[in-house]
Amino acid sequence: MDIRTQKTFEALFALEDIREILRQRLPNTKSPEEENTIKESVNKVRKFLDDIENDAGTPEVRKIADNIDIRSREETNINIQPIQAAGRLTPEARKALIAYGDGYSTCDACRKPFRLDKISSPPIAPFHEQLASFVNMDVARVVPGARRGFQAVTSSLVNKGDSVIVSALAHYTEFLAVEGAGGIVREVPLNEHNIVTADATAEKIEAVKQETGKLPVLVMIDHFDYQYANEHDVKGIAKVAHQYDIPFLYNGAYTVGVRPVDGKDIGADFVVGSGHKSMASPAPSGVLATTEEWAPRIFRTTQMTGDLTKRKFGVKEVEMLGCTLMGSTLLGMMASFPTVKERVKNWEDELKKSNYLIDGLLAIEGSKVVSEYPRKHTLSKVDTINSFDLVAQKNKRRGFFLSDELSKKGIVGEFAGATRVWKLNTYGLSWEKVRYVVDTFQEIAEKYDLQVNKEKNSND
Ligand SMILES: Cc1ncc(COP(=O)(O)O)c(C=O)c1O
Repeated sequence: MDIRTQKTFEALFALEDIREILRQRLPNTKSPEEENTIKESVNKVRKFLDDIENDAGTPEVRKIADNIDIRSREETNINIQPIQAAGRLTPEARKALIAYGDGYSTCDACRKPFRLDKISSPPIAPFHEQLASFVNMDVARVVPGARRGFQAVTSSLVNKGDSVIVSALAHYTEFLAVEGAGGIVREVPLNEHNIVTADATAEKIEAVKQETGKLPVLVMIDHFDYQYANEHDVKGIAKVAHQYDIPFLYNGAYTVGVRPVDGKDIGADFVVGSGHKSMASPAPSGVLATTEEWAPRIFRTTQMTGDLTKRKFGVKEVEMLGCTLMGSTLLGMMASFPTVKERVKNWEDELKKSNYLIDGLLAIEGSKVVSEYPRKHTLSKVDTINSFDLVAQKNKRRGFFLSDELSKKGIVGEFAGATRVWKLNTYGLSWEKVRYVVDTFQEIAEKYDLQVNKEKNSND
């Protein structure tokens, strides 16, 4: 890990030591020993910061830093890991993690009606309103991951034996959410381009009706699937669902937080997003948004009472089990939100970078893109069986050859040893880094005598 990064972490940890001392003592008291320890910690922080200033390059400092066991991640490398890219935290979220690590720290100012989305300090209530308007829906709740959003909807709408329409590329969590509610999943087949269309959805609804004598109770489709990150016709599918009076759940795990999402324009009854996948938020986090029409059903409040001691549970929402995200998970999500709101405006540029990288790979003899092309997402599946893998077969590192070559150049994140048909993601990489990645791929290709057609490189 880069020495500056090491030192920055160390400074943060030393600050935590100071906070711990402050936490331990009674208000308005100071013991000389504590003051000394605080001074020492403050000096430590100062020293780390000075070291960073001075480049911390001396062998002594380097030796200390080398012994600190902090996992080296994207801080010192270019990380093209397929699923982490848009979930990576902002510096604001990282600070919130430190400050709000205690789970119930969100609850200091929880007052009647005692519910997470009503807390105004920190500003959790307005955050919920902003989340709803961010995806152009009426009401939103934070949930522990997109999967819990699916679950809240299926558990409210699906009864035993009911059919739910999903895509043939649906994420496994959608299957589990339906299964948990006792429903049966019916998959819409893909067309020859691995896309789910509105027509295919209509045919599936008809087939289910014929077979079971009942209409499905929910249509749930991923805007971009996890396998190819192909775009599916969510707007057309929502229209078809509504023609049959079936509600439509839009799975925005790969969109909410990276590109603009307009739930009303799509015709969604429910919009689900994933905080840790696409909103620069800690795991597990996500959002479930809905319309005024559906909110009373999905966010219904408890009817239960504890009769023996006459207890009532107020406005606690059943599907949310009262409250959902607390402490640093929620505050991390909130801290990243201003950045997330702004960054969705850069989606077109993100797509240019994604296509630049894919074009750079396609310029290498034998390489293919398995996802739809041109790319409409920053996540892509590529096939290098007839390019880098031909080299790997003759190389002593075999399947690890490409990962080894990439990591020598500071590029990480692919699944080492599994780079025949594989996924990568360019989200959030600067143009400089994307160019570096393309140049590196092409340099490796040339080093091992694969042809590179430089004319194919796209202009950014
Ligand atoms: C398309 C899709 N939907 C849903 C999920 C589940 O998201 P979460 O981890 O937020 O529950 C994933 C996670 O990989 C996904 O790829």
